[in-house]
Amino acid sequence: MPRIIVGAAIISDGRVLACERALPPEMAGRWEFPGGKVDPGETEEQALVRECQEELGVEVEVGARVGDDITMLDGAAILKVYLARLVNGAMPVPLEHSDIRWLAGDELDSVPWLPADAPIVVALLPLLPSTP
Ligand SMILES: Nc1nc2c([nH]c(=O)n2[C@H]2C[C@H](O)[C@@H](COP(=O)(O)OP(=O)(O)OP(=O)(O)O)O2)c(=O)[nH]1
Repeated sequence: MPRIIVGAAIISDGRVLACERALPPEMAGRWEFPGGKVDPGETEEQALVRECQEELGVEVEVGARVGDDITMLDGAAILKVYLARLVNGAMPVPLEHSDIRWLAGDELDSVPWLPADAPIVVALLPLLPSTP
């Protein structure tokens, strides 16, 4: 069974939150959606809520899927990204990432995403306005 990895495309005020990985060294400096591995007994939505709390200190409400399943590591893992929104008014802080940025549609290409995220970034584009 492939390992399921979930990511949250948190959209707020027409921008999506991108997070710069600090670790491991070979992924440091690449950008991703907050998230991680789904633990045994956990739903994908529960995993996203947990990971956003751990990584960013925020509560999110998980919405629809964005993009298709992305097969990674020769089929050993599958990345699934969901839209999400912030609840309770708290703003994200990078507790585990080296930086975070809110990106408008025309800024999506301004950071080096992890390679697997490229199709998700394309799928997000129609959902985000460009900066005026
Ligand atoms: N969270 C996240 N991981 C991604 C994305 N794109 C991508 O290729 N990955 C890869 C990087 C990692 O190899 C893997 C996620 O593993 P992770 O180490 O972040 O998972 P985790 O937070 O559960 O970490 P751990 O408990 O194993 O320490 O998926 C993405 O957009 N978000």
